[in-house]
Amino acid sequence: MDSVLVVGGAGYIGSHMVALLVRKGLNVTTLDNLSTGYRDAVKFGEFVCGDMGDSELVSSLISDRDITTIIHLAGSISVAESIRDPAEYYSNNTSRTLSLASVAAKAGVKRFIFSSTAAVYGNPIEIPLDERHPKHPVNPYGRSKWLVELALPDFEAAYGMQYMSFRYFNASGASPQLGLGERHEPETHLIPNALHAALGKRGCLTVNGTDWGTPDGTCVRDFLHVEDLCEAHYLGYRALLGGCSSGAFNLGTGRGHSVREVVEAASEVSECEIPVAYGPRRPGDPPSLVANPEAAMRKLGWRPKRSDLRSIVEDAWVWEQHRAGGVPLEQLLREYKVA
Ligand SMILES: NC(=O)c1ccc[n+]([C@@H]2O[C@H](COP(=O)([O-])OP(=O)(O)OC[C@H]3O[C@@H](n4cnc5c(N)ncnc54)[C@H](O)[C@@H]3O)[C@@H](O)[C@H]2O)c1
Ligand SMILES: O=c1ccn([C@@H]2O[C@H](COP(=O)(O)OP(=O)(O)O[C@H]3O[C@H](CO)[C@@H](O)[C@H](O)[C@H]3O)[C@@H](O)[C@H]2O)c(=O)[nH]1
Repeated sequence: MDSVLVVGGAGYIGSHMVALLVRKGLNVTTLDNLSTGYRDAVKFGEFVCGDMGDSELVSSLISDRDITTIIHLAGSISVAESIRDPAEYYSNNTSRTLSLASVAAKAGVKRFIFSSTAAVYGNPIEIPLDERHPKHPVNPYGRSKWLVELALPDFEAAYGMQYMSFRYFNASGASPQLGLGERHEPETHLIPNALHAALGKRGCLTVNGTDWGTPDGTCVRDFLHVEDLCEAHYLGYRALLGGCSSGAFNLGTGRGHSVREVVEAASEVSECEIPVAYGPRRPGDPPSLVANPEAAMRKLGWRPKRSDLRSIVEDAWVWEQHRAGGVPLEQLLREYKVA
């Protein structure tokens, strides 16, 4: 059985990734410093608390556990924070990631799967974006990830460590059946913020800008269910094992939804009138980000299965209600008939 190290496995996406890999029968170890993650989100496999920049720790984990693949999902994730404190983003997302990749490559790890972002593209010249679109990130967060993408082919050429860089569009949704979902503090993402407003956990949802050059004036994003996103990583891992060459792939659905559409979906699912305030544009936001996901579909045989907006919001809603009220998940799953 192959042994996989999931770095950042206590985070939102990482915790779903660990659950999927264990279900697929792999030996999984999580490395996470718990800076934004939660120990109790790691429900399967082994957990090691530590930093990806700790070379000695990473090196001993790789050799003691015969790690052949690293799925790297650790990082600092807020565009706004990256503008306020770029040093932290270049340190965590670039330097410590390159330290992790260096130790891995020199220790003989064969595959390195990296969580990149649609933010590497910057302001789109054309929509949908395919992987060849120019990379001109417009904020430090996007640049901190793009620098890693630039380095990974050099690591492959010199040390033979294959890679896949996955450029996520908007990861969203939850796996309430597993007791997993989004727990960012503070929360900045649209869907949880809308649902928190529905639950009365925050005053109102502020819509960041209504004067963008988009059909309804609000930003457009491509929302992908976190389970579909994790499935793509598993298929990427299988493809590398099967002889596929390294590369970068968009992970999105190819379908965009505006902020207003998301608010409507959240109102419908929660059956609550969501209080909304209209604010200015958020610095660093591109108006529209929609993926062309053809390459991942063709090369990895990947198809998003649960990424229609309604399913995403329903899963997130069950999860948020559970968090807010401590209502047992089993009861909520029955009430909402979540499969
Ligand atoms: N959520 C999205 O929509 C989205 C979109 C594009 C890319 N991404 C990328 O996906 C990855 C995961 O995002 P998420 O939403 O799950 O974030 P998250 O904050 O929930 O998870 C990140 C995890 O990494 C851990 N971590 C951070 N720095 C670490 C370090 N130096 N050493 C060890 N562990 C460390 C944190 O404790 C946390 O558990 C990030 O790299 C992010 O940039 C996310
Ligand atoms: O309370 C809120 C929260 C968000 N938004 C807007 O909703 C859209 C989506 O925002 P958010 O959910 O924060 O996601 P993004 O800013 O699109 O960023 C996500 O998606 C990017 C790739 O598309 C990744 O790089 C980032 O890591 C990830 O956080 C943007 O226009 C926001 O300005 C609001 O109007 N009000």
